[in-house]
Amino acid sequence: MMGIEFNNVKKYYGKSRGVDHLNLKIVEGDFFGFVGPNGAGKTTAIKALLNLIIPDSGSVKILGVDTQKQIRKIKTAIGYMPSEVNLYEDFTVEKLFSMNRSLYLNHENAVLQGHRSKKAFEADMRKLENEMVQRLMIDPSKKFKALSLGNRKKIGFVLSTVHRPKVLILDEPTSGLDPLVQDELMKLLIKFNMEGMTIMLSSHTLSEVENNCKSVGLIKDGKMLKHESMETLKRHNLKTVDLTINRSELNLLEHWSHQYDATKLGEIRALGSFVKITYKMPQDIHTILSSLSQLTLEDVDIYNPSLETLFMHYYHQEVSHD
Ligand SMILES: Nc1ncnc2c1ncn2[C@@H]1O[C@H](COP(=O)(O)OP(=O)(O)OP(=O)(O)O)[C@@H](O)[C@H]1O
Repeated sequence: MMGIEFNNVKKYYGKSRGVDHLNLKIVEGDFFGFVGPNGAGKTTAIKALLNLIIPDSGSVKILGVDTQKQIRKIKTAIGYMPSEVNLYEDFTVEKLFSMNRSLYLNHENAVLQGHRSKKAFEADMRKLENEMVQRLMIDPSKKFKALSLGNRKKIGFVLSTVHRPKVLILDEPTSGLDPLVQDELMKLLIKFNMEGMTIMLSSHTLSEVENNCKSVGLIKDGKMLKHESMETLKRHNLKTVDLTINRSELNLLEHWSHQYDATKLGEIRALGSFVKITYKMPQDIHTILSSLSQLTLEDVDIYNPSLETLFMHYYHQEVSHD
C-alpha cells in the first residue's frame, strides 16, 4: 500500500500558486526527503495532505484513506510536526506531554497501535517520552513560554512521535537545532523508520536528507521535478572528476569535452606546471577511466555528486529550459 499519495493536487491562494498539479506517491516504510527552494510548495502540500487547507482540486491519501474526506479514521496513525511549534505558553512541558498522551488514550487507539490495553499503550508512550527527554536533553519542568525556538521544536517532535504513528510528517524539524540535537533527532527518525514508520521529511538541509533518507523528491513551482530513490538518483547521474594534469594536456581535455559531452565546472587552478580542473561527466565509469588513461595524471578524484550538486544541476537545467 502507498503510505502517502498526492493526485493532481492544485491549490492557489487567490492568484498566488501554492501547488499546481502535484503528483507524488510515497510507499509505506519509506523515509522520504522533500526538498525544494523557498516558496516551492512544500508546506502547502503538507497542509493539504493533513486537511489543514482544502485544495482547489485533486486528492490526497494517507494509507489509502482520503484525508479530505475521512481524516478522523486515521488520525491516530498520523504524526505531524509543523515548522513552527506554538503551544499553550503557560503550561509546563510535563503538562503538555500528559495532555498529549490523554488525547490518544482509549481502548480503540490502544488496539489500533497494537497494545492489549489502554494501560499498556500509556506505558509505552511514557517509556518513549522518557527516552526522548533524555536523548534530546529536554527539561520537562520548564514552562513553554520560557523555551527557545530550538527547545520548542524538541517538544513538537516528542508530541508528534510519542504515540508511534504509522505515518510521520515533519516540516523542517531540525532548523534552529544545535548539531548534537539534530544528530540525535535524525537517529531517532532512523530507528522509527526501521520499526516500520513511513516518514516524510521536508528539509532545507540537503546533507541531512542525503545521509538519512531512502528516497528524495525535488519540488519546484508547485510540481514534482524528480522523485527517485537516493541510490538511483546518485547512480544514474553525473560523476564529478577532479583532475590534476600537466598544463600541456589541456587541449586534450578540450577535445574530450566535445567528444564526451563533459562539462567543466568552475575555473582552472594553476599549480606550477600542473593545473587542477573539475569535470562533470555523464558517462559510465569505464568510459571515464578509458578517457583518463589518455592523460598524464598527477592526481584524480572521482566521486558521486552530493545531493546539493544534483539539486543545483536540476534547478539550473529547468531554469535554462524556462
Ligand atoms: N496563506 C497564503 N496566502 C498567500 N500565498 C501563500 C500562502 N501560503 C503560501 N503561499 C504562497 O504559496 C507558495 C508556496 O508556499 P509554501 O509555504 O508552500 O512553500 P515552501 O516550499 O514550504 O517554502 P519554504 O521552503 O520557504 O518554507 C509561495 O509562493 C507562498 O507565497
